[in-house]
Amino acid sequence: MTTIYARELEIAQLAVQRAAILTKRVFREKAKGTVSKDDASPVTIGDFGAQALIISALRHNFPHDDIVAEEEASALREDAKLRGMIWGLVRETKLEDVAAEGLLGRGVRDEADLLDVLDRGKSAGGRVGRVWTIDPIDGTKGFLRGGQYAIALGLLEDGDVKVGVLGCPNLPVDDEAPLDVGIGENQTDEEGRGVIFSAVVGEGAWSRPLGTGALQEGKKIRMKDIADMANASFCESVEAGHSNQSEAAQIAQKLGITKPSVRMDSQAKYGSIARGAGDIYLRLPTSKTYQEKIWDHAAGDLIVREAGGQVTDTKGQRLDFGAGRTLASNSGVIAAPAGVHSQVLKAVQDVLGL
Ligand SMILES: Nc1ncnc2c1ncn2[C@@H]1O[C@H](COP(=O)(O)O)[C@@H](OP(=O)(O)O)[C@H]1O
Ligand SMILES: [Mg+2]
Ligand SMILES: [Mg+2]
Ligand SMILES: [Mg+2]
Repeated sequence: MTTIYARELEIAQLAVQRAAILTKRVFREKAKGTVSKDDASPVTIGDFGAQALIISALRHNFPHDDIVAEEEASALREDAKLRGMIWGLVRETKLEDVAAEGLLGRGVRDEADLLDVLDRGKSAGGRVGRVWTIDPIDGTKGFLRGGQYAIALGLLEDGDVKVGVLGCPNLPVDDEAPLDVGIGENQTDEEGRGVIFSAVVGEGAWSRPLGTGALQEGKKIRMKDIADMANASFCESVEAGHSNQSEAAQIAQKLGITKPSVRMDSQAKYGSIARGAGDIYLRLPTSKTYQEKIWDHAAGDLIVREAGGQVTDTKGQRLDFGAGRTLASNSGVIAAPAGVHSQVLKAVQDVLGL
């Protein structure tokens, strides 16, 4: 059992579980209320609703902690209809277990509070103190197309990830299931799907079914050792704009990997390799200027490392979560079992000319 971060781990998992009730409802009801952000990426009522629910749980339990969250309220201040839809969903979403719901506090009070709660995620992050990172829906494009998505929550202390939680509603519960890329846009059959991955620094990583009430029992997960690269499987983004897929194919060939890549949205990739469903996750920069966001990696980084993996950027440096809201000092991500990471890194650097 966990020791010093037990309460953080419990609250984080319950908050993620409650947020997933909301995102699954939004997916089922097909009224996703998509709006575009400045960078042309989509955000849905699911993203806003999940973020509000998670922040309200953190505000209640850890009122002094900072929060770095992906979304903010400005689009809702100008759009009363969208705001009303989100408020309705947030108000109605509760865990089925009264005691578990009680642990998350009284929730969001009204529409004005909804905006305040969403904007509590604007911390600059950094190297000092406790900072939660929230990606309410990681892989929004995957969410929209019925691919994989993750609700991601991490706790940083002085710039290091101490607790990581990933709720993956569309992944198989079964840790032995093969890599799975989702359910499809018109599917509603969620039978056998929904998993929460979690990790605490120094204590390991777990998976458990993503439920709708109290937390279910967890199991320790470990990465698979790669005996033969020919049989290794690697995952990458579905979106070619998020990771360079042609360079990844060259790297795979150099390593002697024979299987084609598995393209999967979101941090479900980190969870999938952490439980041994896949082996390697490559994220290769597509531009010199894009900086990876800390909420896209904090939970996944810890879960993979606690399951026996190593996570670095393409330069071989650990991901630096203390640099602010972005991984400003890193470039790309290479996640692999510790025993082969240096071999994978070398192949990456050969192909990228580093
Ligand atoms: N040019 C880019 N390079 C790398 N990542 C990018 C990117 N543009 C957007 N992203 C990030 O890629 C995330 C999805 O990752 P993946 O491709 O692994 O599914 C997005 O998270 P959101 O969906 O939360 O916005 C977004 O933050
Ligand atoms: Mg986004
Ligand atoms: Mg994201
Ligand atoms: Mg997101």
